[in-house]
Amino acid sequence: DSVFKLEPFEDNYEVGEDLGSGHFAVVRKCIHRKTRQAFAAKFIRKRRGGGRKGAKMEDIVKEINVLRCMNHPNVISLHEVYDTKQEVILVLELVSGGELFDYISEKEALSEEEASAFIKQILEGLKHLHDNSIVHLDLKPENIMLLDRTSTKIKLIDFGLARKINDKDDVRAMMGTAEFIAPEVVSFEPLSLATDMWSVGVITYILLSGSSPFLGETLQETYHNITALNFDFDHDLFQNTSDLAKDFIKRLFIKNPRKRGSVNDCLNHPWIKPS
Ligand SMILES: Cc1ccc2c(c1)c1c3c(c(C)cc1n2CCCN)C(=O)NC3=O
Repeated sequence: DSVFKLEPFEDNYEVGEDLGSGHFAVVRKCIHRKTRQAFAAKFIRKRRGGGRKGAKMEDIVKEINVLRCMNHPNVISLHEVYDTKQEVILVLELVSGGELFDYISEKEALSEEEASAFIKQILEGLKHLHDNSIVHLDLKPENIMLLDRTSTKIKLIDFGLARKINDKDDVRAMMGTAEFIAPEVVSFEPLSLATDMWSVGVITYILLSGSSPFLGETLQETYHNITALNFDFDHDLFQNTSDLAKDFIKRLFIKNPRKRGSVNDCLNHPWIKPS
């Protein structure tokens, strides 16, 4: 099929409200004129000439290729792509339930059942990525969105940093959001699928306690806490948390990526209920 559509985006879509913006991209709600179906359009600015603003075409194509091989209920789907002079437009499935981040903030901490049910869905979406040798590299509550206000179904979004992991060229890159990144990212060592599993540990810790395990006063302090594995299960925050939940987290906060729990280990952990 035609890789990128070249006709003007606005011929086929009405552009609506801003939903958010990222590095070189802005996400807007849009409505397909003929079907009236709503989507999220991610407008990615292209790097022009030798400038620094804008995303490199090879990175945009990487994101598209990652999204194209995704087909899972817990992973956002890519509908179509438009290529214009200034930007590439990804027409993505729209989710309207807001970020998991906001859901937690409103509720402070969740019950273990609720937290386990969210983590199970994140693991199922992540298993789909990892089975395709794709690492997300930016897992955090802002990139986990609820399907709609009523359900607690979630979808992983934003694959701007996602990478295909093939053994030959090791992927090293300083990226992601400080409090969620693994020690190997801080110390610029090879990344792997295990890098996402560390972030699952951080998200689980936050869902259960409402606080971030490695966050320091400064970026340097956060990085130090991560590489020194400087975390604890503060009594006040974790007094009602089961040992099983703490064991689940402890198996992910392991410095050596090869010793860290995999997505399958986590899905088989007794804290995650079988369906
Ligand atoms: C209703 C709503 C509100 C904000 C949204 C989205 C949807 C949204 C979406 C997507 C992305 C990449 C970012 C998005 N954002 C930006 C904030 C995400 N952290 C997306 O792929 N589908 C969305 O619905």
